Amino acid sequence: MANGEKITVQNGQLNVPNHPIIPFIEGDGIGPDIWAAASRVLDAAVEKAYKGEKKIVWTEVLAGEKAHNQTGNWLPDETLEKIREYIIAIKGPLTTPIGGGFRSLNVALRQELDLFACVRPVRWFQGVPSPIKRPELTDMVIFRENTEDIYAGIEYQEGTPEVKKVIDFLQNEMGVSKIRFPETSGIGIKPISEEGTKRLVRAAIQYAITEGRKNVTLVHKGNIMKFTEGAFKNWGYEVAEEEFGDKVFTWAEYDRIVEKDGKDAANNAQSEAEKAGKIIVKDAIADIFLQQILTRPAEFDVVATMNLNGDYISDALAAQVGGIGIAPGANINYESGHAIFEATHGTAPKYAGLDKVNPSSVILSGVLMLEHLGWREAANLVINAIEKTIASKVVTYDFARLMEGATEVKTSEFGDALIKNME
Ligand SMILES: NC(=O)C1=CN([C@@H]2O[C@H](COP(=O)(O)OP(=O)(O)OC[C@H]3O[C@@H](n4cnc5c(N)ncnc54)[C@H](OP(=O)(O)O)[C@@H]3O)[C@@H](O)[C@H]2O)C=CC1
Ligand SMILES: O=C(O)CCC(=O)C(=O)O
Ligand SMILES: [Mg+2]
Repeated sequence: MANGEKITVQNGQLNVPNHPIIPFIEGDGIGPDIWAAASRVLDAAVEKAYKGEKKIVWTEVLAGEKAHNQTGNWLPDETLEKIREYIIAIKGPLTTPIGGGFRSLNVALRQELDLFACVRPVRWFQGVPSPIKRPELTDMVIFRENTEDIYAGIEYQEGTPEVKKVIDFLQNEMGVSKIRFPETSGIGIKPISEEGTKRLVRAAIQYAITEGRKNVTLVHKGNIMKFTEGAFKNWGYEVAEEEFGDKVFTWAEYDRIVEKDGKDAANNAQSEAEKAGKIIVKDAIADIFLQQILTRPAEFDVVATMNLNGDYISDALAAQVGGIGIAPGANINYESGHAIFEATHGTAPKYAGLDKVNPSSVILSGVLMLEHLGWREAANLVINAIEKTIASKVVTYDFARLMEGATEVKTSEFGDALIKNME
């Protein structure tokens, strides 16, 4: 690759050269609009921070419609090989058909590269319109398990010989009598494993310790799905206690103290742990959690959950801080070092090619990438520029429609404003 060098990993540590080659996927729908703005902003920040000493050497890799049009393949092997080789990549959103057609390319990338943690920080920027009264109290980081759950794609369609075989097996060999309409049911399978849970929860607790966060909440529906979501909760507490020892205090421990010495003793133990700066590892059932993040957001810090819960929680929390236009993310394998950075939102097809939508989600995903590379100076320049630009009420349509006195600008103009406001 012209003038660029490879990022490498040694003993779990990234070695980042001054001119790293970073593959990008432009994405479908609004992808080309937001990527054009984002790449200009990220390049400008790196240039300003390092005065030419460091520079990203972007290399395009294909996926989605562009790949299909050019190669006949939605996700060419070459794309996966290049991301494997260059370690770090960034992508725009990719379309997934509903109710049939090919399976999600976004999910396929995460599974193929075993990017087990989908990390989505949710914070509010001063001036961003929000439907809640105190949006500044929402400051959470979601760790969503990225390789298991119903996203494994083990599904059998109603009326097929395959689903008949599965239902026959369940009824005849497993004694299942509760499939309400067996003749017309589709069946989906939800695998949740000990290894998958523990590596995700381990990463979440490690993050909480490194970043000085106060608590980690395991979100599950374990009362109903006992051996999948309930097991996630139990394994989560196990990894916390077995691997993080006195750095954490868990609600499993709290319950043991209640049983032995009563509730006052357990409350005392928890407040002593808090005073000592230990991470409180607690859990919440998913339905009430969705209410509590709205009513008591300050009580939650790092959130560790399974794939589907994490998908829902990501968009719900994004709404609290201004919406999906400003919701970044990273898909990371903390063991191999591989990572793909991407916005939380999708391809928003009705806005494709209009130069209209908010590029902040992919720009902030780029900020996460710069931080991951250790290029904090450039990351901070982008964050400061976003704060300054929003404070001056120069925003895209999504914020303008909710703000008094805003100047609505196009995607590309918002990118220009960020570059102008970098200091
Ligand atoms: N990681 C990925 O690549 C993802 C891909 N997808 C895929 O994207 C496609 C479309 O999904 P859909 O459910 O419509 O969800 P989208 O996230 O694409 O869009 C839903 C709505 O969110 C708002 N929105 C999204 N992006 C922006 C932005 N950058 N700036 C401002 N507003 C934004 C718009 O709201 P409004 O109409 O109110 O203006 C838009 O209509 C599907 O094929 C889906 O599978 C979905 C999620 C993630
Ligand atoms: O892959 C898709 O189409 C949707 C994925 C998604 O919604 C997400 O990762 O948040
Ligand atoms: Mg989603």
